Amino acid sequence: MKKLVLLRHGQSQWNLENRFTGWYDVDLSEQGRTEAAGAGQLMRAAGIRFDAAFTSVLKRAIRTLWMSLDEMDQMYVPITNSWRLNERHYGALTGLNKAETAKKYGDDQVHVWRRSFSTPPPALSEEDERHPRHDQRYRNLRPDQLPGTESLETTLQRVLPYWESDMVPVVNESENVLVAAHGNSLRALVKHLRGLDDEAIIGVEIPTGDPLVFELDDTLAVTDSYYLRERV
Ligand SMILES: O=C(O)[C@H](O)COP(=O)(O)O
Repeated sequence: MKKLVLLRHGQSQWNLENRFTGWYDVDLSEQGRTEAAGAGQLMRAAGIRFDAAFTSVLKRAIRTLWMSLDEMDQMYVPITNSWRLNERHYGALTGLNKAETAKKYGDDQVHVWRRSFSTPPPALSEEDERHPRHDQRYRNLRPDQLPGTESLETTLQRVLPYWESDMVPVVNESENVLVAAHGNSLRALVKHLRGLDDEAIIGVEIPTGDPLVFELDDTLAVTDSYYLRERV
């Protein structure tokens, strides 16, 4: 029985400050570092040995992966980074305070921007310095791959092809694979793995630093899924 473990990064400094983050490359808070190490301790206690790991190109997920592998004494595990596992891009909301934005536009509008399946937040213009075209880590991407904003739907449209092309072959040849990523890129994977419809995924929240295990058979069908803390 294979294990695919999905780990949302620990609390970031902007989670703590309640700011829309998306592709902004903010680091973990102190609490986030504690959560990342705690996730590693839990996986160590469960005796899971990983063959491969995937993460985004954002340091809150990368550091969470490093810190949890360090706790397991498994820093040798090969890591693949991809922008396709980045958080959903928050467009023109990037950097704004979530509570202040709700006061300005109303709770309902902010809820739509945060949780509707297909409505993206307002887009950034290409001139805006927060647009990914100004960030050299994305220099090899085509212009049409660089989002000015994303909904969960468009996030899914860039996560799933990567799952099929790059992750599935590795999961197939591995016993256990760890994915350290973000609330919404992981929700995209959960939607796919659990076969949830566009409505059902709206209610799914993934806590920070809380390893979510999918047990898969040899055809990669899900046979069980649970938060590891419930079983250790
Ligand atoms: O990008 C962010 O601000 C968070 O990581 C996820 O935000 P959400 O809970 O509004 O989807």
